[in-house]
Amino acid sequence: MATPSAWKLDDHPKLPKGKTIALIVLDGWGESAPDQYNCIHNAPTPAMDSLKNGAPDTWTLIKAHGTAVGLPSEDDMGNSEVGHNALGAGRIYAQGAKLCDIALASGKIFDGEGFKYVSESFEKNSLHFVGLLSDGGVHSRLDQLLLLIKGSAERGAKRIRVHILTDGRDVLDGSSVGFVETLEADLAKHRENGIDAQIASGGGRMYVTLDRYENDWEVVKRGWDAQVLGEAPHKFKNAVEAVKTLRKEPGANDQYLPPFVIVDDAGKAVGPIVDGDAVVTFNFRADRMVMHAKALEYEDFEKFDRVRFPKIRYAGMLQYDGELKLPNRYLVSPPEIDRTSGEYLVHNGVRTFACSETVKFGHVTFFWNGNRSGYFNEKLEEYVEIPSDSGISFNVKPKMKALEIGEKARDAILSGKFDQVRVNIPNGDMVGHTGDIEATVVACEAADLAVKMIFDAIEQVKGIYVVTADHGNAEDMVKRDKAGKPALDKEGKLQILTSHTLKPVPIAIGGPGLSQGVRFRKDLDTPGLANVAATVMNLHGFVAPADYEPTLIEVVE
Ligand SMILES: O=C(O)[C@H](O)COP(=O)(O)O
Ligand SMILES: [Mn+2]
Ligand SMILES: [Mn+2]
Repeated sequence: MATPSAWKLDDHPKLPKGKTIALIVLDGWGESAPDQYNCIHNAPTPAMDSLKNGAPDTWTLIKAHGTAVGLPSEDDMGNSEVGHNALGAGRIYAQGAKLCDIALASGKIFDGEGFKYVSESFEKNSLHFVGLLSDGGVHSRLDQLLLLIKGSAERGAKRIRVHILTDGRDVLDGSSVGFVETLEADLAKHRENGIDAQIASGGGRMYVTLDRYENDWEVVKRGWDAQVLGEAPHKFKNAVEAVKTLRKEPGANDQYLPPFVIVDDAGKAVGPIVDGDAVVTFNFRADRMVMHAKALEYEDFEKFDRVRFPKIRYAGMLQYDGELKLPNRYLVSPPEIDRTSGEYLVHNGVRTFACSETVKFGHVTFFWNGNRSGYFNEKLEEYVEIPSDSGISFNVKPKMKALEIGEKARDAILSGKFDQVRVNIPNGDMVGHTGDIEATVVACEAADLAVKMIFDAIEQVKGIYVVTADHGNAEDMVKRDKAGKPALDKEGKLQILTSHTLKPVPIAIGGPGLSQGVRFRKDLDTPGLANVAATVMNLHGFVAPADYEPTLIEVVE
């Protein structure tokens, strides 16, 4: 914990204090070649387009994936959690994916308190794994699950049940079948070794279990019914058959598969979670696990009728909320992100407003503040959440709440009550994930209109804007071969990309309040999202702490 005096930031030698700064994060807005699969290019986005004229001095590109945001490798696309962590913290932290890799490689994960706790159930009860089944690396990874299963089997687990959530969002739609086959083959090997290991239930991630920020508890309930009660509208003898069959329904896709349970010859669910069992949720990322974790852990719980609340030994792959200590037990300690820019600025009197709609609200608050919920100082901060639509896929309403976010930001700017007005505009990302190209174009247009609204307000108060993004998504909606051409599948069909990308993201600065001579430096090797915090601190008139990644700007006479 820093002492009060340690929070004091030095004055910037050249830049003044007191400017209103709009800090806009366009979720899922990368920079890519202009072609028909680049929805940002194909949408009318005059506000964002005009910024490019300022290149290289006031518009440039920064890295938003791989090691620049603390992920294991350069093949890892960026995501909201690591992106907003880097943006807000100004430093690069080894993130959940990497911390789990390290703990699994050394085997330390199996020596920790969390694993010891769940292993007390191995002798007499089942060990359940619940999580997202893919190699997307955003929330979880299949290879990590297989290592957990192996390690548990070697350490005495006799009865293992896996509750899978199919992806199609961080990976190609349709890839679920292959992942289930891989898991099935692995479990079959364990069965040969005398371990009773099976998939017990499943469903698509967006329809079963993995909701976030309390947008729709029904999603979590569907998962509960299948995983804990062993009840679901669809019953199958094995999971490969389940996924293949459910995918044949018109309009079906991996993200939204209905819940199913695996049953034995007598029609009985093979793996409901019961008293005495152990449960490990193998997602390392927090946002989509918190609601499920509450259902598993909280004695008092009113979000839906759990029917049965089994007494289990539960551990998360990570602790998903450090404030709530949720879950209480976990296998790997999450990154300890401290001294974020938000906390510093509040200590230095910067009054802050943050806003997004529900599906991204935690991104611009919780993730931004180093995975910390709530205010640092409620007198100086106001966070506003606009309720998202729920129960729909966002291609149905691609404008989402962009204009409402724009309006709230505008009002906050014009109120004169805030020095920093920070928003996340979700459209490019949330609609990009649906793979619906036409809707994503509409989404990008709406995001740009919100940006324009904020620019106009900044113009009026003679403020400064900083616009950037957390990672790519809408700028490329098709899978590509090594040469960058759209890749076709075995049947010659285009493969629509629902996931994020490895592309860089734009960052632009401007507005009447931007001091003369401020421009982007050209001497930084590969600047990334973590360089933004120091930049924003400078624009507020402060020098960033010495251990922050360097600022992106310089002031030339
Ligand atoms: O959770 C999701 O929606 C995706 O897996 C990642 O998207 P995000 O990182 O932009 O939230
Ligand atoms: Mn994002
Ligand atoms: Mn996303």
